[in-house]
Amino acid sequence: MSRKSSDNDYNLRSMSNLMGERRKKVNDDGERSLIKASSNASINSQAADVPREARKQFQQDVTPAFVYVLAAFSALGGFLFGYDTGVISGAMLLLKREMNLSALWQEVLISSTVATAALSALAGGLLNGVFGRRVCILLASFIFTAGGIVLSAAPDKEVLLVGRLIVGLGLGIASMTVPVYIAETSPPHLRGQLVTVNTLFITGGQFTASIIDGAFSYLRHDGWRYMLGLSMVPAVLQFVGFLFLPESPRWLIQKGLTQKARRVLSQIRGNQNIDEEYDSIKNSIEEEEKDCGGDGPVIWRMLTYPPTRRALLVGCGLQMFQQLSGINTVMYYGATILQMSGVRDDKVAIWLAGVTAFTNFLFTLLGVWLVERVGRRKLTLGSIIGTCLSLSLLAIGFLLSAQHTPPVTLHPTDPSMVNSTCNRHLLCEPCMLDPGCGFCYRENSTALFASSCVPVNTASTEKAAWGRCSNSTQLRVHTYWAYNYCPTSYSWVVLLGLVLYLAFFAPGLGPMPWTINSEIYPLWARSTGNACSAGVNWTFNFLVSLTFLHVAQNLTYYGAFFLYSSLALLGFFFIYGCLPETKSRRLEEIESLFDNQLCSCGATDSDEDRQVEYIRVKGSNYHLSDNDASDVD
Ligand SMILES: O[C@H]1[C@H](O)[C@@H](O)[C@H](O)[C@@H](O)[C@H]1O
Repeated sequence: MSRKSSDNDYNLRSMSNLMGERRKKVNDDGERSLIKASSNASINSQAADVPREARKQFQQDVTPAFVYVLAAFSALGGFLFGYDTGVISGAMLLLKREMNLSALWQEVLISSTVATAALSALAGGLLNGVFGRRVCILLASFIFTAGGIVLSAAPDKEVLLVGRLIVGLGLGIASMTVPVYIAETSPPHLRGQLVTVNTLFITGGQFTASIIDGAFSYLRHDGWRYMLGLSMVPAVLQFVGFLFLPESPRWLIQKGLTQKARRVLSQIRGNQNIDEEYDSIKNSIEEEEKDCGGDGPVIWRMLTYPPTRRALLVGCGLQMFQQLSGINTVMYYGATILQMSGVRDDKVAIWLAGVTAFTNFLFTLLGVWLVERVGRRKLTLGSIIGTCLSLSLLAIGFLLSAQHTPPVTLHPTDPSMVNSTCNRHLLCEPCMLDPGCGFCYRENSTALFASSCVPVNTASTEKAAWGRCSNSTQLRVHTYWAYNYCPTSYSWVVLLGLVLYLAFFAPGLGPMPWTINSEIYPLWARSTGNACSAGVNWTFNFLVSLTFLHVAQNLTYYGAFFLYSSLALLGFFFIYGCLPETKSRRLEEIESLFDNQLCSCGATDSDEDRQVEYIRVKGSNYHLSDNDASDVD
């Protein structure tokens, strides 16, 4: 971006006037102050004199468009994360028919990717440290492309599995590298927002996947090839883009490639003076080398050095609680949950699941807007408490449905019933919780009648093994088959709970674990710290999504959601006690936030409201620290 000379620049004299005035404390007159250092209450009235236009211009000059280009191309990694995890549920509907997949194969195809991602995120830490962020992003997009080719051309389920494993490898590497790369290239005042954009791309990928699933579900033959193969488009785009994009300057400095690092810094900081940032990165690397001392693998040094040990605990804890609050039960089983709540039609449930994904995307956008305004800590706390309450509402919806569950009024006899547990159930609820049974009933405009609990057809859960409900849906008139759910008039409570859940989860608990992890570790520990926390995220994702249906069967649906709600409450206390505010601090400053004992972070964070702003002195960028004017004279 070109350097604008100018009316809008401040000269040294006006700047030192401004700084002299800074000591006078006056009330905030509503105008944003140029310098807000120790608290919101101490505001410099002189700031009001600075023309709004000039400040706007300055903000634009501070951030060259190139930074946004970098963030957007990197966040394609987030898009692929969302797309590849989201697309499989719709693809599975077609695949299971075309390839005759058993329930076990379906589970393996879905969860193998998540499990591989957990392992490759851990390996990604090593790759990041050795080869750099750029090479890792190139590698991940190459792997995504290869995975897309294998999946779309797969002749059988074994090759499909290979494709899903390849995609998992890419997911792990991309999920840990992209937030780090964006954090390291962004200016501090935009870092939170730009890293959060990555999660916006994740949820955007999930939403796009649900649309593509919906659209191609009409193409009964080979529709899944398009669904799975389309991920190649963003992957190739990212690969080509990254051939031209630079390495992170922080990684370059760490590797001693100082000239290159200076060049990249000038490129991403536009017309600003990069000396201060360069020196600060260099000094902190030198200090870190002294401080963290010791030999041995990085993870060992992290665990034996208290500040990084605490940061790692906070980072991994955040990722664990994000997953324990059950987001992926909603993302992967959205359609099933909606059916459980009584939405009868398959297609309606699939499109409603798309609405869920859209809500997640929309409210992540709110997170991007809020992150630099309210800060990470408040945003995460507000989000997790709302998540906890809406999970309880979801549970209450299921509880009401269970309490008003319809009775079984007919007990048909059939030789095949002899060994079945279905004829023992007297109510719909236990019948529905029994994986071998379904509820068959008739309904007129006012009531439900002639209901029975009968075995499910082993080849397709869409019909009963025998009797009135064993015909395909079209042949049944006023006779319905409910597998996995009971007819209820409380679906609306579940739906409301679901929407509220996403509205609270998406702006905070969804993106903040990724954003915060990208900034809490010192440079020497950053790749390893992110690798571990991303590994924890994928591991808990795997555990929660794999166990959801079993947990629901054993604890009932309301029990399962009360469980996730209690885990979210635990997460609230953890975050309240342990998460410091990192907003607006330079990456090099953040380590000191973990100097104190763990779980006193909230209390020690006295200057949480601190905001760092920059003013321009004849084209140079000055960071106005608390020990002020003298450094500029
Ligand atoms: O932050 C993301 C996001 O919230 C996604 O919707 C979810 O599927 C991921 O597991 C999570 O890590």
